[in-house]
Amino acid sequence: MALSFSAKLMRGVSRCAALVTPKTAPTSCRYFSSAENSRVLVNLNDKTGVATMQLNRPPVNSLNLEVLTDMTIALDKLQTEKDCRGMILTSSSPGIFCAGLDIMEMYNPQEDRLREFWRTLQELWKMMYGSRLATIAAINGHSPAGGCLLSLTCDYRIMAQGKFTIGLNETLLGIVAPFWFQDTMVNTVGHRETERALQLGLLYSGENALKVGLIDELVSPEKVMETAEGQMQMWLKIPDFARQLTKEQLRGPTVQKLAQHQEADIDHFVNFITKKAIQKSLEMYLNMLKQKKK
Ligand SMILES: CCCCCCCCCCCCC/C=C/C(=O)SCCNC(=O)CCNC(=O)[C@H](O)C(C)(C)COP(=O)(O)OP(=O)(O)OC[C@H]1O[C@@H](n2cnc3c(N)ncnc32)[C@H](O)[C@@H]1OP(=O)(O)O
Repeated sequence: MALSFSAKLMRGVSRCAALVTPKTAPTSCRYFSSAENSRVLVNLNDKTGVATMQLNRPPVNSLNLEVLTDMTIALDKLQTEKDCRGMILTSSSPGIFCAGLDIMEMYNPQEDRLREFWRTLQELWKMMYGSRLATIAAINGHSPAGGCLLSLTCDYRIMAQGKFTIGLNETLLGIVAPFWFQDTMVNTVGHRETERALQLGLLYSGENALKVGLIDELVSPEKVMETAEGQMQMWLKIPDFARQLTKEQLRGPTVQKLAQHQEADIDHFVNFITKKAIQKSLEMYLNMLKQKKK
């Protein structure tokens, strides 16, 4: 019998919830670690109540079904740790925060896996956007499409200076950012900027992202984590209850909107992605990525 998403999640939690403290770890730091969980590295500092989640899927941290599942399991586990109050999301590969969704999940897909992939992304987005934790994205490199979306689910974004770009560039691939990607962007930069950004598939430089409010701070690459930790202290000065209820009031309706249309959204996604013309666009984009290297 097929397991429901939450049943799979619970099964996953019990499988990878072991807290392992390596010999080198500071005593206040617990590492959530297992072989299955290594695509995301998670630790929780018991003294500060702040967890760090690092995307760890070289070379570009593209989000396939397994990474999305691991992130969902890890976040669920952190949220059930009563002393965990905040989370910093970053990447273990400086220079690349996240290349977005793994295009190979959408190119020549098997329908069952494609559905599961999209449902897992929806679940992760709902959990992140509505998380009881204070969340900060430490964007230490490129952050296109799904990478930008992930950072937008956080409460605050700090990006590294340099040649890196961020944005919802789906139209450049010949695909369309779904309504909940759009809603997240509108809630951050406003309707007019979202119209421009999403239709043109804009990838913003750090400076331009800061101008339009897509990120909150732009700092040198070596200062990204330190700035995130400092900013987190400010967020954690606010009583959790008041901060969480305020976030719920502001973001709850957006999360509810997807929850109410989740099945239809999966159907739209599958119908759209499996169209011949869309498959052709993805193929051309993949070829373009490969050509770029030559
Ligand atoms: C009625 C209306 C209905 C509407 C219904 C709507 C339905 C919904 C439609 C679908 C919505 C889908 C939403 C999609 C979201 C996404 O996230 S799509 C992914 C977008 N991502 C990108 O465009 C980024 C592409 N990558 C890059 O630009 C660069 O790789 C980089 C991140 C800037 C890093 O550059 P560099 O360090 O130079 O590395 P590369 O050499 O380019 O890449 C290394 C290898 O990795 C491969 N790769 C890169 N990105 C991806 C990816 N996202 N997925 C899979 N693979 C990727 C790249 O090809 C290289 O591979 P090799 O050549 O084999 O080494």
